Amino acid sequence: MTSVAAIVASDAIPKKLYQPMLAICEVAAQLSRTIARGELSGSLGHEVGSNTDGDNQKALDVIADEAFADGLRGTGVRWYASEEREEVVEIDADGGIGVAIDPLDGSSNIDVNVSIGTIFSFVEALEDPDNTFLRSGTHQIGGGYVIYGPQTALVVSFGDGVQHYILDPDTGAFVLINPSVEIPETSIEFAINASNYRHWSKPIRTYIDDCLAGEAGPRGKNFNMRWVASLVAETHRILMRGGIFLYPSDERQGYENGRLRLLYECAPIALLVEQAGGRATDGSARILDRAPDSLHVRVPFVFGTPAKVERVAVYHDLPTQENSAFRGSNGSPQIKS
Ligand SMILES: O=P(O)(O)OC[C@H]1O[C@](O)(COP(=O)(O)O)[C@@H](O)[C@@H]1O
Ligand SMILES: [Mg+2]
Ligand SMILES: [Mg+2]
Repeated sequence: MTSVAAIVASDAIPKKLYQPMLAICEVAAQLSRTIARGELSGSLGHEVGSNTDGDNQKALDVIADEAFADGLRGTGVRWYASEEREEVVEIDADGGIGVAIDPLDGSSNIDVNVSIGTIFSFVEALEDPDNTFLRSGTHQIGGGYVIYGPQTALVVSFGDGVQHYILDPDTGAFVLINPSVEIPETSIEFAINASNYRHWSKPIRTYIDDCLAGEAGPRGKNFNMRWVASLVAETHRILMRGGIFLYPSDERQGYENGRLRLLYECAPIALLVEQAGGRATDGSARILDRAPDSLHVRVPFVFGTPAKVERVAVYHDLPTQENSAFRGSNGSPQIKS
């Protein structure tokens, strides 16, 4: 059985979240083994249906969802809101915690042996299941992710900094390696799915154009681009070495609010990013101030190093016709990023 001694030792975990955190660690450690075995564990990446949002469901999406719902039983959790379930389900009637979860993030990467993850968020349970979750992200009392990559790691915040643990595969323990993660301020990396360029709004195109222009452009320096197609992996890289992530809204049908889900993807990631000294917005406004009006609602998402995220907001504030003037030879905004 998985030991979670390092989590046990951590006094960063509030008492009422201790049992749910142990459960998440135990399920994650088991999933990590399943994922590491790949095809030896069966066909984890084959499609088994679609969830209520119309996304294809892979076998591992369903395995992970059921494992977390089962594992959280008897840990003080009342409500469970999952990407893979249309409605909130009750775990224990006498529980006091709500858990929102993306059980398996980045599922397009299952088949190709690239990092995937689990994203989770904790709130106080209210009597009404939906009202428990349809509140702004500022109501979170904890949140984080597990990344299943070359290492399996847990990155979590309970509102007082960000802690980074690595799963020791020899002992099954999540070992604390950094009690206070801070996003580095300098980075030349941006992450966006550039295949959608033609669908973006003018501010997003201009921001990326200016990055791509490199030394000769208004930013006066060269940038590097990354896109893993796994939010957890992009977040982990940005927390470790800085940079910016953008999944904006675009003109494709169904992408009017971007792709990522506010409740169980953007809100917990925004909590981590802010607690690590970064910023997280919908392009302009703070993500943590937004309340979902339904469980699976999507939102444009921009996060990372503060100066970079602030620069994106400045591009949004400019009248459309001024975007290009903004890019004149000396027209770059006076923001260090
Ligand atoms: O394939 P796209 O459009 O680049 O989208 C990639 C995004 O979709 C996601 O995979 C969505 O997560 P799920 O796998 O949980 O549906 C994010 O992790 C990632 O940032
Ligand atoms: Mg996801
Ligand atoms: Mg998912």
